[in-house]
Amino acid sequence: MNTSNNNDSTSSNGKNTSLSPTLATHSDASMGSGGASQDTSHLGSSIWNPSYMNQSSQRPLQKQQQLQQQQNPQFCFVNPWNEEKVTNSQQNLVYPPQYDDLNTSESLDAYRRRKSSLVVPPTRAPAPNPFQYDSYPAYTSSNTSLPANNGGQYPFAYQQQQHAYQQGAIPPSQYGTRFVPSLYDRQEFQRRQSLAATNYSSNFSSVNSNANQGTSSIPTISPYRRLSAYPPSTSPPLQPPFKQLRRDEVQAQKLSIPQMQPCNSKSDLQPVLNATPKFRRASLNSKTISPLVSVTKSLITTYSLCSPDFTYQTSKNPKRVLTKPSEGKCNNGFDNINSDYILYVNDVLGVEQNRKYLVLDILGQGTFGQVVKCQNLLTKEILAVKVVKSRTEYLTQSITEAKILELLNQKIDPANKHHFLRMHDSFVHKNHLCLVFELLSNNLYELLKQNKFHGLSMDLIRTFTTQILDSLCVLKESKLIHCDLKPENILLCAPDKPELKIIDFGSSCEEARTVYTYIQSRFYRAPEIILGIPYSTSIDMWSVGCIVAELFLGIPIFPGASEYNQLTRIIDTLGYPPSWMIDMGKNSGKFMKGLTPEESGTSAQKHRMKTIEEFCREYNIIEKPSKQYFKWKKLPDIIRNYRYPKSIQNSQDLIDQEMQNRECLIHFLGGVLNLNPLERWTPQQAMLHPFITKQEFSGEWFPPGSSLPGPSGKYDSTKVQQKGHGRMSDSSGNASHNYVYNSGNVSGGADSVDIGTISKRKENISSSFLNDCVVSHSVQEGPTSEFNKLHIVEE
Ligand SMILES: Nc1ncnc2c1ncn2[C@@H]1O[C@H](COP(=O)(O)OP(=O)(O)OP(=O)(O)O)[C@@H](O)[C@H]1O
Repeated sequence: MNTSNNNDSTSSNGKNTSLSPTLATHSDASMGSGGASQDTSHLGSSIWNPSYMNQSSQRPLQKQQQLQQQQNPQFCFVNPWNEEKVTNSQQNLVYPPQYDDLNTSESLDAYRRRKSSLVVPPTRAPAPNPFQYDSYPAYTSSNTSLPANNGGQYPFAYQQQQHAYQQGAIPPSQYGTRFVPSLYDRQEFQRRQSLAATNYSSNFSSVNSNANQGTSSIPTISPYRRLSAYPPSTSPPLQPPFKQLRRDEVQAQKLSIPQMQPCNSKSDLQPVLNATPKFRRASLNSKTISPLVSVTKSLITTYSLCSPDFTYQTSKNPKRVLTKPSEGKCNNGFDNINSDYILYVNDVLGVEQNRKYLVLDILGQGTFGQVVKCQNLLTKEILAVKVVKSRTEYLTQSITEAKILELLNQKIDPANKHHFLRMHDSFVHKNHLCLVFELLSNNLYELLKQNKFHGLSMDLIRTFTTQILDSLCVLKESKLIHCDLKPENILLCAPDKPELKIIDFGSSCEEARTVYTYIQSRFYRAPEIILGIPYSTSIDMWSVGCIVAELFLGIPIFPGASEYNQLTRIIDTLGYPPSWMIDMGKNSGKFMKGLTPEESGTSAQKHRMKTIEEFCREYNIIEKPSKQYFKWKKLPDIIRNYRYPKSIQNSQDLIDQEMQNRECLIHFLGGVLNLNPLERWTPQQAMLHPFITKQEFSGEWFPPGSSLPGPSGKYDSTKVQQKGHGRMSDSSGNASHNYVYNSGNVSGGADSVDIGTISKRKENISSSFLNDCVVSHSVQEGPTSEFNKLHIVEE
């Protein structure tokens, strides 16, 4: 490359220390004038022009050198790089002979000497002149092949022309400047041009050596190898005039060295950009390309030109595997050990013409299978395809998901107004049910993660909650229970819009067919499910309460490590469920025990949670002590004391506004996170709460048609303790109280949360929820022997 030449010129030119190196290291820019003091001790030894400078350049030094050459035909010069004296008999011709300006009185040898000016040092091959061949006739099918007996000689037509010239039939002026005969296809030639360039000069070495032996005939060129960008079998018959060099051959031949110019003024230091730079590489489209392009985006072409045996087919590329583990263990090797289809980028799912989907990337992985981003090969639409595991239990459950989505999309919400995922298609691929959905963006968990688990603004929480409640209103009216609401199953429609959709109806059921007993992801699991009592659509409202609290806090409000731990956290934060729930619950005895009259005393409470020691001893398990993520235990305290967003920390008005909003949120969450499912607000009721409607919140609010008191009364016990600097009006708006909260640098609230643990919850949920789903779904679909085998109790 030119760079190495530059290095050569600077490092080995010990004598000419005043020579400045060339400025350009890339062939796209010809070199600027290097600063130099001219050493005139011998001809041509001082300063060298870069070989790729335009030969017709009017640089005075070059002119002077040419003049000196003509005056002194027996010139010799010292190569400034190796300090060897080289006579003209040893030098290589640099460019193909240009006989157009041959003087009639001048011998060919003298002409050649004159043309091989001192501007190029000996033994160094020059760059080819890509523009020398511009006027070749167009390639025609009649001139594509060389004579079979050509033996590496020039084509016959050229030999004829050469012979005629040697016989004197053609005057030198008409001999033509074109070295490559018209027989050659211009495109093919240019494609090979730069690679052939060094060889070109190599061929001219023999030209020169012939000349030096006293012959003035145009030498023959040595046989050349066929170059091809095509597989050998499909390679066109046209053969290039030059042999392609192997790397060792290239290295053996010294390339031309950029040369120096005296630097007389500052302006000489400016690089001279050559609009049509030499040293370009060949490409397949009859153009030349820069070295950078040739080794980056045109690498395949470059390889093809370098090696005739090189073939490249996209289809043979190693494909990026998207599924883990990726070893084929089931389903004839198509599935891994978990019965997940092993997906690769560029796989095609489906076989029917308009139902072929090109796999682009993985979007998510869940209990039921993988969700991949795909492109419909016919419509070019980008979609999400859920590839369900090939096991029967997942298949049957996913058929239910498809049916519910179909019902929602076509009957319940045909206008697509209520934030339900749209399903476009479904088909089976290699024993896997594939559900084709509209492509959505991030889920809410990812959004919180992007926000460093700091929670969202009140307005955004309100916007999201309104949409979720709207969906739940429709579901409740349709008597459908989602059964797996969580941030992971609520997706943004687009990354830049606060519009969302609810996905994953794989656990959904009709309210009248609540046969599953073990449902919902643990953090969002309603107390009635944990205790094991009949449930209804209100379990989704519990999940909504957990999600809204999480959107505010950034982390789950009840991040239970086990079901025992989940219930402990709920009770610690919200109090005990009513006695009837505990009495009725099939699982109550697992986690709770009745109080003796002495223990209960005067209190109405009849039960208590088993201590962790009691629980572990009884079930012979190890239960880790509950990790506390919040400094405060009660819901109102957690919300009130959560740190302020930075944007409001310096404004008391904004802090007051924030605290009012928080009180409203606490009241809202109290109604939605009511432990008693019979009192828990319905989505229709919750939609009317001031937190959603943005009406002024007075501190008391009853859902219309409900005589039940609002939840706020339960939490009035909060004793105000001055700790931070915040002040706000209380929820009744009468008195002014100081509330406990943390300023930015005070520890507590979610600041003290071990984010690492929480952020891993997705994986934890997935693995444990696997058991949940398998167990619960077996009941609905009619127990299969496989399901019964998989009946695993989670905790
Ligand atoms: N339409 C979609 N567009 C973009 N991403 C999606 C889409 N559907 C699902 N995903 C991504 O794939 C993940 C898993 O999807 P889904 O919840 O439907 O699978 P699952 O197997 O039912 O999971 P789970 O374990 O929750 O039951 C989602 O959390 C989401 O990130």
